[in-house]
Amino acid sequence: MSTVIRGGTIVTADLSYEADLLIEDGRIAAIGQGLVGDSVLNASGCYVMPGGIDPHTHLEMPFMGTYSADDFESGTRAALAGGTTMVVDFALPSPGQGLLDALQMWDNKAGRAHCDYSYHMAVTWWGEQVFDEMQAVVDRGITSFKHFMAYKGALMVNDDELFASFRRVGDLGGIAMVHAENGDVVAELSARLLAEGNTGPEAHAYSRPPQVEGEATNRAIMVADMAGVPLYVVHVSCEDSHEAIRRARAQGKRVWGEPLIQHLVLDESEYFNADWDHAARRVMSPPFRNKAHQDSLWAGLQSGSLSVVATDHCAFTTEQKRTGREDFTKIPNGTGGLEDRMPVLWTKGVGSGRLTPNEFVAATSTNIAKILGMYPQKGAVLVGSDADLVIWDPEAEKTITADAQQSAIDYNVFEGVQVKGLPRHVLTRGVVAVRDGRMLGAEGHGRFVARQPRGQVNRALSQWKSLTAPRPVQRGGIPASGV
Ligand SMILES: NC(=O)NCCC(=O)O
Ligand SMILES: [Zn+2]
Repeated sequence: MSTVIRGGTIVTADLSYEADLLIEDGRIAAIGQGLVGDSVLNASGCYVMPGGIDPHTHLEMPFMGTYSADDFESGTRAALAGGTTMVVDFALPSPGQGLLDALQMWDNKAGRAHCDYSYHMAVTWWGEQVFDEMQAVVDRGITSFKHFMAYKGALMVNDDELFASFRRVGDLGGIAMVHAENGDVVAELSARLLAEGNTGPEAHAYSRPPQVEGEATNRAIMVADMAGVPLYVVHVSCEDSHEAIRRARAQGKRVWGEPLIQHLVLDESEYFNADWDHAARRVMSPPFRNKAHQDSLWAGLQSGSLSVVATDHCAFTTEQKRTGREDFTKIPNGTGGLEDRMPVLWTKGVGSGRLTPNEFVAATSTNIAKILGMYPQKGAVLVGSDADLVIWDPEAEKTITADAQQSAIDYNVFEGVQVKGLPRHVLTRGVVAVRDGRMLGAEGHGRFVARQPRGQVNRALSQWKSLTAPRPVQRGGIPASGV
């Protein structure tokens, strides 16, 4: 069965033009005028864009004594409903567990995915087994390794482990990733706040001021530079961290920053809401910031110092959040956003004139496909690319409500937000998963996407590093003493 997408405007990261698309065997077979196929999707008045790629999700993840509530089934269904056709989830070994063991667990969970997926591997401890298994992980097409600089006593790695792991990632031609918050300072501030009687969700924000993120981001950048590895900083929430990334990039360092749609749109006032549930539902790390930090993130997307918009989708029900009723440090950290990332970014970004449609495609799809080594299979509208596509209706509107969402949780942090710009049709490798705005779904259709190590940036960086590597000074003989 072939499909033609007819009458739309193709919008990629660098071009907008009117053309039809022919899809055969899950791939784009032709782009042009007057194409013919077995079935037709009407794209008139719409933009035909690469489906979104969300590079930061935590589906059915064991965390803080529970599991995140959306699994690969509901999570990828939510993704498709919002125009995202691929997720990259974090395989998370518990400290002491092998990487291949964790990978097996993630493979077991991912079989129900509606759309394609890949993994990053988290490095939550360090030892010979981790060092050795990293090669096998890269051989399976998982080329990005995440390090938590926060969550002391649980997932956090120390600087010696960070440096050792970064060097190994660099040698394997991969990308180092960091959750950049100073976990020692967070632990100290949290203990002090609790002792002073600050037990509510607002104390989560007090315990993680922007400086803890700025310090850790600077540290990670310097460690990555010494290790000779490209660095990707997840959930950049504030100017302090953005400034470090901006400066590093201006110095020629290979660093990318990823703001979340939540941080771009929601601010710290959420934590001061009189309703405990309202505030706790928004507890995530890093926390929401003030308007000045939000302006910094938008400016980063506009100027190119920040590259990708993600969600860090890690959804917990109200019941799960209530574990922290007496103690904010026990509130499971995380918020949802998979279904809302594209419509909210379009509305607040393109709809306000902060972003062009092409910049929207770059930030939601193409840039991350390039960074993670899967372009142009993903993130592109080119002959031969996977037909992961969103037919975007810029005039369609809705108000976001939990009642109408795909996610398994009982609330939505964007509740009540009006969006203009929604998917009319969504295709995952040529299969229509959303038609005329209605979810059809395709449970189990999703496939693992293996990625290539040693991308262009890695190769350029290793060439530069070997040219500038420390070498012994060639000297003549040392004169014999006393002669
Ligand atoms: N971000 C968050 O609060 N939860 C998910 C785990 C993480 O990325 O830190
Ligand atoms: Zn994180």
